[in-house]
Amino acid sequence: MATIQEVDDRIPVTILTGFLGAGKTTLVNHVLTADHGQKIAVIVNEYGEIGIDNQLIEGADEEIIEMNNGCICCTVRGDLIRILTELMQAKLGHGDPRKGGFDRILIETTGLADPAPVAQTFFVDETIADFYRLDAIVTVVDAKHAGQHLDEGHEAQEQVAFADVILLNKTDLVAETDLVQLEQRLLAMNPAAKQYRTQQSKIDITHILGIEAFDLATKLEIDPGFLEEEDHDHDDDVASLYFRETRPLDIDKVNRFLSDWLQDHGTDTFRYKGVLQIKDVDNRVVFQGIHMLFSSYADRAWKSNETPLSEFVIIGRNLDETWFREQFAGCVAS
Ligand SMILES: Nc1nc2c(ncn2[C@@H]2O[C@H](COP(=O)(O)OP(=O)(O)OP(=O)(O)O)[C@@H](O)[C@H]2O)c(=O)[nH]1
Repeated sequence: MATIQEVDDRIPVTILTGFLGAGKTTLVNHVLTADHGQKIAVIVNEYGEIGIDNQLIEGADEEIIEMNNGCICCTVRGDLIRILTELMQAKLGHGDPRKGGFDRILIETTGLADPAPVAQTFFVDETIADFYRLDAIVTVVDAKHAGQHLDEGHEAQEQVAFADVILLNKTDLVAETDLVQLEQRLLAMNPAAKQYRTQQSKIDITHILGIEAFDLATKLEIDPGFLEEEDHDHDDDVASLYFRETRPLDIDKVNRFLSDWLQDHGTDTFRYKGVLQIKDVDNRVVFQGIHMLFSSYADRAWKSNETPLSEFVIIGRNLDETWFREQFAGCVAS
């Protein structure tokens, strides 16, 4: 007798992970601007007290929800459940109707997040599990810096181990032989994940959304304790600093003091980024860096409802806060 398979009409969720600066926000922007006709609610969790990513996401109509007061995989899991519940209620017509028009959810985790506890949320919380289906964990890997990140920290390793899809990004920065070696290393760490090479996180979105790739049994093989609540550690040495300045800055001074710092501390300085107000520049200036590589560009004009100012976040080990505050204050344009 033929069996009739039930249609799973739960809302699909994609968890987007990858180490600091790998290209997650670039991928979110690619997904939100691609022509696919789907309505995607994006939940963005950033490490550090202030989020810069929400300012860098170009989504027009989509619902973008920020979670900045901690790491999604530990302290703010309660927040994630609350946000998912609110979205569910909106979708069911019991909440804010402006928030209910989505077909799927994309969660961008911090670069330091372990994806396992985030994925766990979709299995251990009954209400969430009844309404949402974890579609896939997509991990973006920075081809230029992955070697160091995988050698040094368990977060980067977990992100690869738990991936259903790996985007080997920034292939423009690495020689072919190094790429092949890295692909072999990733394959050995996670033979089940599909790997794609990308630049600027550009991928046909049918390879990452709606792929029904997350398989609980496989994840339990990797981590038998996957469904159990457990504490996990982060690298306690990693910290973040946040700077804010309302007076216009001199971009040359910013470049100079950061270059000075990076000469000796590039390896330990994982990520820095900000939106800056630069003297004599009408547009806001986006500043982005990963270890020794950084660049800035004039972005869109400030909106009429925005007060021009500079916000800058830096994440790394052994950051000298006093020195940074002095240097940053010294960048005010004369
Ligand atoms: N050369 C090169 N740069 C890239 C590529 N993809 C992204 N970038 C740049 O890398 C930087 C970091 O990209 P993001 O998308 O912000 O990375 P992220 O993973 O969201 O970073 P965090 O949220 O801070 O962890 C940006 O300056 C991007 O423009 C690529 O394929 N090649």
